[in-house]
Amino acid sequence: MTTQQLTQQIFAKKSFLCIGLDVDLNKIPNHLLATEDPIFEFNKAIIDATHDLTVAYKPNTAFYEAYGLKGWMALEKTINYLNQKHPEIFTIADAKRGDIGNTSAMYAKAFLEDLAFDSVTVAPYMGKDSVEPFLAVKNKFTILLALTSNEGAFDFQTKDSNGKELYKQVIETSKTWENAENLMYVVGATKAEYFTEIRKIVPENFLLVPGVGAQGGSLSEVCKNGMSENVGLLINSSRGIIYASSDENFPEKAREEALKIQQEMAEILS
Ligand SMILES: O=c1ccn([C@@H]2O[C@H](COP(=O)(O)O)[C@@H](O)[C@H]2O)c(=O)[nH]1
Repeated sequence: MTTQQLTQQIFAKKSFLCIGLDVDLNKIPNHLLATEDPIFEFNKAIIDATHDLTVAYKPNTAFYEAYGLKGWMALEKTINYLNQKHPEIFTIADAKRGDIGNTSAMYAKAFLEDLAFDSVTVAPYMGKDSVEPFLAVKNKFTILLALTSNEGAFDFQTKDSNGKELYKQVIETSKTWENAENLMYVVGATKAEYFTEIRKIVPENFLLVPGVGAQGGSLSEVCKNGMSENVGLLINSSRGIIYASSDENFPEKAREEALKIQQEMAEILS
């Protein structure tokens, strides 16, 4: 998928919502636990109920890895379902990988080629040779952690390093890497006041923005400071949507929550 296709989808759906598929077996409705593949059945129901309101889905791989082989198979079934039924929807493997070059190349193969996600999240701190193997995969995107939504972001990311905050250095340096046009960045919605500065460095790149909903970030504040000419934002909500109900009506309730955010986005885009 290209960023132009993503932008077209955003304007067609009047949405720049990304729904996080973070499946916790302790939180999903009980009746699903009796099915052969509860994780996939849950995801399928959420996808069927929300696909017209969202432009992206983001399974966080931790929630699949935690269930061993069954979890990994459910992840594979979920991405295959999305790619077959909704190929226009942007998919993100939120895996936060990154290692020495030959290992990163294996991660890139696993998530971008074998599982065929459109993108994968990558930690930047091992530097250029740890990220370029992801960037080398054609027509795919590497979403680099820039300024994360958690409190611990202030431990290192905002610290001054040679006269500049570390997250700014990360973004600036990453622009010099090979195939940097395939970069997007994670910036937390809980850090809305930082978006203006970030846009000075990357005026056009897409930013994946987790932290609205359960973490309390503000959609309108992020949009005010972070929206680019082509929107350039993918706003993620996971728990706030997928766990809106723990009853059999969970798909309808998830849709209601997604619709609330989509309507706010439509208003902002108008
Ligand atoms: O800075 C970051 C980077 C990633 N995440 C992930 O996004 C979702 C957020 O879930 P909510 O339930 O909407 O809070 C989750 O998968 C995180 O691991 C993040 O929150 N912040």
